Amino acid sequence: MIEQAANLDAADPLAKWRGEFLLDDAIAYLDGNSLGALPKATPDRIAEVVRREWGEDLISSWNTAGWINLPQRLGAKIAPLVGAKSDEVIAADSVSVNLFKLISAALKLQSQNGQRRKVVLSEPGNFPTDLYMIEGLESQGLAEQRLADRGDIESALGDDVALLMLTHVHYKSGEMFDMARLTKAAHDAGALVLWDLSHSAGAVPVDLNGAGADFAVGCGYKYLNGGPGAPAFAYVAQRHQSGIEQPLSGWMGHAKPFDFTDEYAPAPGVDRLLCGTPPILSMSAMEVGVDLMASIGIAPLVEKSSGLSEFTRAAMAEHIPELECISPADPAVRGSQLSFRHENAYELCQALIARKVIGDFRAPDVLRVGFAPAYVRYADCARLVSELRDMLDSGEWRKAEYAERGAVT
Ligand SMILES: Cc1ncc(COP(=O)(O)O)c(C=O)c1O
Ligand SMILES: Nc1c(O)cccc1C(=O)C[C@H](N)C(=O)O
Repeated sequence: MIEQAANLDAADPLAKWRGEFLLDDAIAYLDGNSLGALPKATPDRIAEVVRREWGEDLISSWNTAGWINLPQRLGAKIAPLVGAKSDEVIAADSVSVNLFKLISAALKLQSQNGQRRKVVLSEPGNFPTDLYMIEGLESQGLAEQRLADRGDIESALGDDVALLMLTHVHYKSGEMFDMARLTKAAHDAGALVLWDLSHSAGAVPVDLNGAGADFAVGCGYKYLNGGPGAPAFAYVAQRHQSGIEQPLSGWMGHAKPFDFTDEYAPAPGVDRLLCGTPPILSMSAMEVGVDLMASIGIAPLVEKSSGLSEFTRAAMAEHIPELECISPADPAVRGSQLSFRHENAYELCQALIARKVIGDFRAPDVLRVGFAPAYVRYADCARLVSELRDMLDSGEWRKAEYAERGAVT
């Protein structure tokens, strides 16, 4: 296994890109699906934005450094990674806030079309914030939440469903929905569709336009390497852009923010999703990460991601059969991650971290590892397997210190 990993790394066309990240060689970083690694160019770029653009050029940088267009510029760079047109994506706020805006917009669009539908359909066990945002709108009397298990989603698409809202790659299991099939099923039932691409963008094939998707959101701090708390992105299909209304009608989403008028008039296009002033430092950091992913190109990223996860799945099955893999065996329906169930998953995860193999734990019993294709090596995956085997055999994970809870992971 170790030798096979070395051969795969030697033949890997993406191997050189790891050097673009500030990653200690001794670390096997398998958590880029939660927080992406730091691109080497980011600290200098941030220093330049702070020292020169802010420090020297001050307020003129809104124009001279292009700060005012940064949300659109970033959106246009993210668009090819998710199969969208450059004017369909914008960087803004967090995933949670963008979900709120787009669920509301979808419900409003349905009512403008004379529909009384209020149901937002999702699945139980979706990432919590996605469900919490529906609940929040429900408590305002604006939405009605309905949850259906994966296999029942199509039959739950009744004539009261306004919006189907799903996470494309499940954060815990790594299962990937068939976007095109479910989007079509929703449309056939008169519903709109909103996809959460947090665990997809930059790692798996996404074709929003090809699938006919209406809306999408995604995360900037995972595979896009934008840094902790990086802004999220939002997508609105061109055909909906002039018709949607979103409730966070802040001045940056106004057609003419610098006219300072009393009445709100939405900007044309996806710009109307903006609310307040964009966080320029965070967006500048994110631009470095997105540029890096764009330079590598989505096709090689996807290919490497599936190579890494398949190598790891096979090696785990062979060497660690006692950990049950809950991610799909078929790479075509799996995201860039693998999850394993074990009653002591928490302790195993902590013990691995002590050995500089970084994955994460998801309650109640899941050890999760992610494969950020831009910098993960096959050797990192082989190390995960050999360290796990070693600590399971030695019982090292039973040390009391690994059972202490409380850390954010
Ligand atoms: C699927 C999914 N949606 C939403 C979020 C939350 O995004 P944010 O913290 O930007 O609101 C996450 C992770 O944090 C996630 O994994
Ligand atoms: N955003 C996070 C954070 O601030 C702390 C710890 C984890 C996160 C995450 O992003 C979790 C991630 N969405 C997940 O899939 O579990």
